[in-house]
Parts: sequence; C-alpha cells; structure tokens
Amino acid sequence: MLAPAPTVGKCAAGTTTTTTRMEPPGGVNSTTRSSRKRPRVEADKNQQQVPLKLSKNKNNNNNRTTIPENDNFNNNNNIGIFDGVLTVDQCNELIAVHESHRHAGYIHHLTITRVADLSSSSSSSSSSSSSLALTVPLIHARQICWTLVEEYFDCTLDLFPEFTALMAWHTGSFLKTHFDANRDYLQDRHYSAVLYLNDPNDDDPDGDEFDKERTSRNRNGFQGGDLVFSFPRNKSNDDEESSTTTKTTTQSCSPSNVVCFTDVRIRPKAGRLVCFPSTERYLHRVDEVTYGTRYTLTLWFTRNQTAMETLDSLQQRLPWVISNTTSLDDETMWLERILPVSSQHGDGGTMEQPWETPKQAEQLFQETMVRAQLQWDDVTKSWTSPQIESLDATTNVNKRDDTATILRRSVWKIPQLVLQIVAYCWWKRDVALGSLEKDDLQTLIHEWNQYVQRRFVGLQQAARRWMEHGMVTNVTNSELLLPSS
Ligand SMILES: O=C(O)CCC(=O)C(=O)O
Ligand SMILES: [Fe+2]
Repeated sequence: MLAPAPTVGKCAAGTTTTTTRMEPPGGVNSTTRSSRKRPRVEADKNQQQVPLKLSKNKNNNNNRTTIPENDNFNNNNNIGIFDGVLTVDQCNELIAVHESHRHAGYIHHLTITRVADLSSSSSSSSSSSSSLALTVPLIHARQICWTLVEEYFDCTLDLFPEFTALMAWHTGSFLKTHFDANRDYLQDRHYSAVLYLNDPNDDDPDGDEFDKERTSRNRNGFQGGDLVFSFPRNKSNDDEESSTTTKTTTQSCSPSNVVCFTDVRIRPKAGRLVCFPSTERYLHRVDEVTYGTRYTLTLWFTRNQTAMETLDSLQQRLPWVISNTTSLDDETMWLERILPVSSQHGDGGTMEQPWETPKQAEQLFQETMVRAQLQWDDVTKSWTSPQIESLDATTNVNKRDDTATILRRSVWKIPQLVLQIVAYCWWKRDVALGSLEKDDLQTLIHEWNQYVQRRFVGLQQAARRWMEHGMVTNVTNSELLLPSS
C-alpha cells in the first residue's frame, strides 16, 4: 500500500503564522536536540519586505495546478513553502553576486556560483577583497534558510549545510524527474531547499492582484521553470485527495494496480523558499525554462556533520581579511586602467596587461563594453560572429550558457572587476554598462567600491568574531551570522 501523497505546508517567514510540523518520513532519531540553537535570522528589517500575499485559492489558467496557499492539510506537511524569506532587493543582490562570478554548472544552460568561487582567488590578488566581500550576502541568506529548514522539519538533530550555490537556470534548462539523494555519493543529502530569487514573467503568478512595483523590479524574469513534485498514489486515495486538494493526476488510473502520480506544482517567486526531504519519496522535476533566466539559491542539508560542505578557501583567507585594513583602491585602479580617460601607463604590478598603448586600452575598453552589452542581451542572438565563436573554443563551456565565463577566460583577459561592475550596473541601475557615459561609469565604480567596502567590513567583523571564539578552524560549524548591510 502506498503512502498517501505528502502534503504541503505554507507559512510566512517572520510572521506569527503557525507552521504545521512534519514527521520526516521514516522518522528521525529521537536524540534530544542539542542545546546549541542558532539565533533566528530574519530578513533585513530596514529593507522593505516583500508583502505576504495570502492566497485566494485560485487556479490560474492553462491547466496548471497550483497549491492553494490557504490549504490546511491535516496530515504531514512535508514540503514547506515560505514567502518573504528575502526582500526583492536582497534577492537582486544575490543575483548580482551570481552574475559577477558565475561558472558553468552541472547541466546545460545552468550556471552556478559557490562560496568557493567567491573566495578561491589567491589572497594577494587585487580582486580578492571584493570577491570575498560578496560571500557576506550569500552566507547570510544561507543562514536564514538554514534556520527555517531546521525549524520547519522540527529536527531533533542539528542540520549542516552540505552544498550551497547560487544558480541561474537559463533558457533551455530543465531537470527531469529525480530525487536529490539519488546517487551513492549523495546519501548524506537529507533535506533540500530552494530559495527563488526572481519571479516568472506572468503578471499574476498566484492569482494575486497585479503588483506594478514588484513587476517593475522583476528584471530578468522567465517563463516555465515550475518545480513539480510527482507523488505516487494508489487508486483508493483518489477520491479523498481530489476533494481536498487541487492536485491533479497526470496519468489515468486504469487498469487497477497501476501506480498513478499526483503532480504538485510550485511556482517560483522572488523570496520564496521551498524545502523538502531529499528522499525518493519526493520525486520532482524542473520544467524547462522557455524564456529568460530563473535564479535560485539551492541548498542541501545533512544530519551528518562530517558531510558538511567546507568553506576552506574562505577560512584560509580570514587572517588576511582581518589584517587587510587598506581600502580597495587597487581594485578601483583595475577598472580605471581600462578607461580611456585614465589609461596612463602603470607598471601593472602583478596584473596582466593585454594592451601596450592608450589606444589599445581604448580599444579593449570598447570591446569589453560590447561584450558586457552582449551579456545582457538575448544570448541566442549574440553568439553569431565568428570572432566570438572562436573565443568559445578557448573554453570548455556551453557557449549559450556562460557568457561570463567566456568573458573571464577570454584572450583579452578582461578583469573580474568588469564583470562585477556589469552585474552591479544591472542590479542598481537597470542599465547596460555599454550605454553609460564615462562619468557615469566613474560614479558607478565609486558606488561599487563603497558597497564592497561595507560588505567587506561586515566580513572583517564576522571573521574577528570567529577568531575570538576559536571557530576559525571550523568555520562551517560556526554560526556564520553576518551583518546584512
Ligand atoms: O530549482 C528547483 O526548483 C529545484 C532544483 C532541483 O531539483 C535540483 O537541483 O535538484
Ligand atoms: Fe532536485
């Protein structure tokens, strides 16, 4: 006899909404929970919260099954959905972090940014402090999710992050039906959590009223990309379930003894966290992203402390973080050097200089800007010129996936900072870098440095705390609670 389909709990972070607790399937060890309890972290109170939109229990059209947000299931709430976990601003910051450091991911049309990608450059490199500073919003977001997942599943054992990455699901990406602990080496994945960072392009994803302000901030929207769970059920469950849920059966249930599947479809939404056990009972897929880019913070948690992901590269560099009291001027210089206005000769220090004269610098700058523009255009249209095709040959990535990686590795040695400025441009100004005047660009660089400086100070403070508490030898075991501004 098959277990009834797991059900879905809906709750709002930071509100008094009661969360229905689940018993994890198969039960968990009832060892008393350790007294260590991370403080609950809430979204930055200074920033406007994404308004909680409680449901109107309305199905949207085109035969989609949505989860009614006011459903009160009485049995296990095995899938948790939290809205407003991060503000739209916080989500946008994470998208910018992703864009500034993305690498080709593990499936086509997927790019990822892990903590290691932000912290692995050599400690003396000029671009290091800005990259390291960007670990702050990522670790902070992880901390919020971590607390929510532990609380939601009412874990009697502590959980530990097993994998953390910002991801961009570009047009054409999808994941076929799977469960997350589906390989021998993934047995330590116990809970999955996905925090969505942007909205689909629909005006009305949840049957809510059209929200102009929110939609206007919803840059880089996408179509498709629903998360869909498929729960097996037997026929005897059919009547009961169809009367209490809006789930639909995607296969007909005859003849008898045929296993049927109930689909539970979850629409991504900026600031929405979905969490579920990583076991085979939670088969799920990601529908193809048919337009645009879908951004997520994807996390797995483990009950096995030894399987915890290491943040080695970050940890190793903390002493340098603490001792680095200098400003980020050297980084500013990186970009200034490729500006026509300030392309005087320097010795270049340890940096590579792919140009010899101011004229070449100017040309490099123009090319960089063209490429930066391409990055934000429709990539499928962008990759036509033979020159860019040949650039692609210098990388091992899918050319449609990973413009940023190509930029970074390209023969022109475009500095990492340019990518960061491109990402910042999108984030704060909603403009393409190529369309900016030189003066605008200077202002932007200044703003960027101030932003990084603020984040870097936050990292220094946290690092000092870790040092003081002797936690540096095992950073991932610390609270990793960083200031959010
Ligand atoms: O992005 C999602 O909604 C789910 C992703 C997923 O299933 C996975 O990465 O295993
Ligand atoms: Fe998955």
